[in-house]
Parts: sequence; structure tokens; C-alpha cells
Amino acid sequence: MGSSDFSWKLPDHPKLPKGKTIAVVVLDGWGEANANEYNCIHIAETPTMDSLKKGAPEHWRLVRAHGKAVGLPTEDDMGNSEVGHNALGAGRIFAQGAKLVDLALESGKIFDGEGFNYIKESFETGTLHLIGLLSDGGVHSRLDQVQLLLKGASERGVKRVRLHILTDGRDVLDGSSVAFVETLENDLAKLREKGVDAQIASGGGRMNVTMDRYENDWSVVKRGWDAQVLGEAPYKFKSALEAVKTLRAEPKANDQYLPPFVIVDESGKSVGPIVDGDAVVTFNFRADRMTMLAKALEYENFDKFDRVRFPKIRYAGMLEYDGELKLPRKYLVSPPEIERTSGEYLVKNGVRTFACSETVKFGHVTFFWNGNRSGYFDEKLEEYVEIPSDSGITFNEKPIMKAVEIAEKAREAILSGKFDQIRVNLPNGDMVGHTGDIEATVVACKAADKAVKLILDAIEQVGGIYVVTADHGNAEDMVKRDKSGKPQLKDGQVQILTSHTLEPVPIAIGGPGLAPGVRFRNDVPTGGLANVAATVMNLHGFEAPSDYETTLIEVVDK
Ligand SMILES: O=C(O)[C@H](O)COP(=O)(O)O
Ligand SMILES: [Mn+2]
Ligand SMILES: [Mn+2]
Repeated sequence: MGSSDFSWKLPDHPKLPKGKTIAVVVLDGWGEANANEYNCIHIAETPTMDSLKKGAPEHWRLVRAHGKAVGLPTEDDMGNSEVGHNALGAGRIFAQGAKLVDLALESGKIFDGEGFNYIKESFETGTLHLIGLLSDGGVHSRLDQVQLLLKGASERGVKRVRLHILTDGRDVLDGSSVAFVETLENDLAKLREKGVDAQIASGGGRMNVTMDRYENDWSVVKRGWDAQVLGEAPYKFKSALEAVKTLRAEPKANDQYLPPFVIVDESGKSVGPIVDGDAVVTFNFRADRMTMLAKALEYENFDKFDRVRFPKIRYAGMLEYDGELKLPRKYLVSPPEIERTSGEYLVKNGVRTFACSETVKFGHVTFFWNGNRSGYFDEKLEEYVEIPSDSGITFNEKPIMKAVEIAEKAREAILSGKFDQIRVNLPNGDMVGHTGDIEATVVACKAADKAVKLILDAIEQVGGIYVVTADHGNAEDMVKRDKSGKPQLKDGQVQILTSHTLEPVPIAIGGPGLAPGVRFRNDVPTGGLANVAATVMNLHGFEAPSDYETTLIEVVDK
């Protein structure tokens, strides 16, 4: 689109009116799958979502939420919140971080860029530290990318490398940390043969160490800081393999929550604290769970915890994590440029917008929805409300989470008459699904369904419209399956799936404000999350920009 003919003004929809109050509800981690004992959505009492489904095919359908439909490298890539909310909000499919890093590594461009050249200046006299999630989940990071980065750095003169690993068990099976550490150790051994002093220096489970998000619990980041930067942790081991094996042998141990550990030398000294003159790369491409560490590594003024030491380092992220905050200043790969999101268009066309979730998903309906951009487009027309999440617990302990509070806030916003769009994320199915606790996930799904009911009731009262959808699957399938779809066994036990899935997600439209002739088209069978933005714009009475993925709805005469 040439800049001269660009306009924020959206054309009027030829048939649909403006001024309706629209609730856009995203159920996090709520896919559609066969009914069976591992489908928590099926087991749970979900009368509201069940009744919406009865509206098929005109008012309920499925949309794709994984793989290429959301800009991921392959059809084997499960969906996730970042790419899902990006697609929902942006109305177009952008090659996402995972894909952009793949391309930059494949072409070798990553090593010619400003970010790599910046950290390279420390290779002669300093240590290169790589910090991130050790996993092949493809949600936040990928091990094969770390391997290529290590190879590239060694070919470009790095002398000393230290890895600070975070074990996963959330986007991949619990217990897989051991094999990932083995793979990495093998690679590091080969580097050592080539004369590079390369070792794992510290580690810990992702949910316990470093990877908090949206400032829910800074103590998580502090535990990581102590191990990675200061070289201090409650557990000390001679090798990372010994560390994960020993820590996993503890009762109820789990990759997501392993305690922080450091690797020490013969004399008990940590092998890899981060010191002045070193270079650091955080190798996660996804932003939400790296932003807090990025701030700690980069901000001169920082009061979230006592850093004790603030080393003078050359720091680069795998990607830029926040385009608005320009965080971090240096990065290896440029993020997708997600501009002209539906949120920005709608606000610029006068749509008063309210967005709400609890902390753990707050950025999903704001930051991710708005193309990885923090803050308001227009403070006068928008209000974003964050309900504080519980911290220091695993969400199977309180599976209802803040569903009621979110629904009540949405309800108030709907009834206030102050907003045209009320957008919420209900985290339950996802956050509890990630714990692998089936019973708790059933409770979570029921809670999310009740919250939807509260919101739809409010929409009913004001004569509004609802759009209920999800960002990717999770709670609908809690077991690892073999190629034929049968639950996979390990030592006679089924393997619980804590991760997202490849399943499609539902979308339902309705409410008293929905014009009588509005229905889902049947000529967009492969529709995905990116088609939702144009759909919502139509329901607000606007045509979507011409480069947006097409709308899912049509208006027939009734
Ligand atoms: O960060 C997480 O919690 C998981 O890796 C992915 O979950 P999300 O994409 O739903 O946030
Ligand atoms: Mn999600
Ligand atoms: Mn999730």
C-alpha cells in the first residue's frame, strides 16, 4: 500500500450498523477435539459453550490456530498465545519470530547483522553467555537454533561460552529436559575439542527461574539473576546433567519448576557468572517471558530487586522484545513488523475499547493483540484493566483463577455504555492445562464457561453482539498421542500432555445486536485466527482494510 493513498479511515460496511456494543472473548487454550477422557472441555460442565455450538454452521464454526495459519514455520507447530493473539488482532498472517530466526540462520544473515557484530566485540576478551529456554517446543525458543548460534559464534572467534538453561516441560513433555541437556552437552564437548571453553553454567525450571511475565512475580527473575549473573544458587553441581537428573529425582519434581542451580568447578566456584566485558544473548524469540530479564540486564535504573552487581555487558536479544520500549536496544533478528492492527484502526475510527485479563494473560489482549506494542493508541478512547493474578502457586491449586473477576469487570464495562468493544482473555483452560492436572483443568474449563455466561448475559442486557473464540488448543487434549491417535505410554503410564495442541478453535457470534442476516460464510473453509479481525470490524459497522484476511461473515437478506 503506497503511503500517499493510506488512510486510517475505514469505509462504512454497506449493510451493518455502527454503535453496537461488542464483547470479544478469547478463551485461552480452548480447542476442539474428540470427546474422550482426556478432553477436559468435554468432561467439564460447559453449558454456555455447548449452547453456542448448537448455532453451527451459521453462528459457530472452527478456525485454524496453528502452523502456517498463524505464521509458524510448519504445520507441526502448535499454536500459542503470542502468534494467536497477533493474528486475532492484526488480521493478517506475519512470519513469526520462530520463522524469522530460522530464515536468518539459514541465510547466515544473523551473523552479519548489527546485533551479532555488537556482541562479537566481546569474543576476544570476554565470555558469551546464552540464556533461554532449552526446548524444541518452538513456542519461546528452539534448541536447533541455539545449536546453530553456537556453531556460528565459534566460527566467528568466540573463545568462551556459558549457557544458562531453563528447563521446559510446558511446551514439551515433562522429563524431556534430560535429553535436551544431553544433546547440548554433546555439542559443547565438540566445541571444547575445537578449543572453545564451553560449558553450561546455571539452570532452573522456567516457571521458577527467569521466565515470569507481565511482572507477575519478580522473585522468579531474581532467582535467575542470582544464578546467572552472580553465580549463586541453593543447588550446586559438577554438571548440568547431574543437576537435572538429581533434581528430577526429588518427589513431585517437574521440569517447569526445577529449583535454580549453578555448576561449580573443583574448588566449588561457579563456572560462569556474568561479569564486566561479557556478552549476553537471551535466545528466546518470544517476548513475554524475556522482557523482565531484558529490563534487568539493560536498565541502568532498576528497582524491582537488588541486582547486587550490574555488570557492564554487551547484551542482545534474539529478537527485539518490545518495539515501543525499544527493548532490548540490540537484537540479532528483527521482529515481525506488525503494524496497522485492528485495535489501532478501530480506535482511530472512534471505537471505544476496553481490554481486560488477569496479569498472566493481560499482555495477550493488549500487547500481543496490538502487534507487540505496549500502551494505548488513544488514552481517551481506551481502558485496559489488569486483575492481579495469584503468584507463587501452580494454577491447579486455584483453577478458577480470576475468571469471575474478569467477567465482572467486563460486565461493568459493557453495562457502563462507555465502550464499543470489550475484549477479554479467560486464561483458565490454558494456565491450568499446562499443569497437566486433569481434574483441576476440568474445574478450570467450567469456570471459564461460567465467565462467558456472565459476559453474554451483559451483552444480552445492552442489546449487543458477542464474538467468542480461543487462541489455540490446550485443555481439549491432555495426553500425548502416537501417530494413530492413541495415548502414548511410558513405563505403563499414559504420558500427560502439558502443552498446547494442533487443534482448531471455535468461534461463535451472536447476541441481540447481531443483524438477522449475519452468518458465517461457507466459502472460507480454511479460515484461521487472522480472519477474525475483519469479522469484528464488520460487526462494528466497518469494512476491513483490503490487505486484511477476509471476513468470516456475510449478510444475507432475511
Ligand atoms: O508461556 C507459556 O505459558 C507457554 O509456553 C505457552 O502458553 P501461551 O502461549 O498460552 O502463553
Ligand atoms: Mn494462549
Ligand atoms: Mn499456554
